[in-house]
Amino acid sequence: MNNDLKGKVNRLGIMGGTFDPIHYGHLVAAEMARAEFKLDKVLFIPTGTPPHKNRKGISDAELRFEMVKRAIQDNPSFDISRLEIEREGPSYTVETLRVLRRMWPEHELYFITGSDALLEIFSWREAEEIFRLIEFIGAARPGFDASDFFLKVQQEHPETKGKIHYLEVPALAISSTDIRARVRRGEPIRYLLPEAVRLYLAQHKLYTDT
Ligand SMILES: Nc1ncnc2c1ncn2[C@@H]1O[C@H](COP(=O)(O)OP(=O)(O)OP(=O)(O)O)[C@@H](O)[C@H]1O
Ligand SMILES: O=C(O)c1ccc[n+]([C@@H]2O[C@H](COP(=O)([O-])O)[C@@H](O)[C@H]2O)c1
Repeated sequence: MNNDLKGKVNRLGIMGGTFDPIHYGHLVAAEMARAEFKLDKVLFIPTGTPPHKNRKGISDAELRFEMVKRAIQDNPSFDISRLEIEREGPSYTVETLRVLRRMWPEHELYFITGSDALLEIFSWREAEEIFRLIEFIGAARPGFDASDFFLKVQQEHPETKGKIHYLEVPALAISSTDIRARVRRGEPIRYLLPEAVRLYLAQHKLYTDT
């Protein structure tokens, strides 16, 4: 990651995720957010230890990082950060955002999530503080209807006023869970994720027994 984005970048998207593995659902959400919100860059931040995922056997952070690196390599507007994988303990977003805010106090920051993650946002550590640090772009994800959430959120959580933006994206019912299950069952995953990622996870024999 280039820490010195000053001058070149004013509007920055943050795409946090476990990315085990990264797939086209993530990439389409990031690219549509970039275009719709005129972001100069989208920074992918793979989690070190995901705060809310209890699943055993999450792949090694370095392997997940390498998959993201390969997935974004041909997009000059996408970048990747080691911030969370180098930090000890659960990767709380509020801590990451404090670091990013210190680095870029004047930038307009947007955290990009799918609607499933957005629906859980008030269970995140220091959610109120998060809304002081960043705005959210919530990308529609099949199976997670957030229309009620968008209707009520500003009344129930006034600190979010004007800070959660809805983003319609081409619906892709792709999940990392489904990709892992397909690999385990020996079913195809081609076209669900970039070919470079598919080759990398096959080479490292990921998900064959998880
Ligand atoms: N198909 C999708 N469409 C829109 N957003 C998505 C999609 N898949 C994931 N996201 C969003 O990307 C972010 C990172 O997701 P994550 O890495 O947990 O992927 P996942 O497919 O949900 O993984 P898993 O199935 O292991 O829970 C989250 O904000 C999530 O909501
Ligand atoms: O900070 C928290 O409490 C928190 C709780 C759940 C999820 N998050 C963040 O939300 C992003 C998507 O999470 P996930 O579990 O869907 O990969 C990722 O950047 C996580 O670190 C953050």
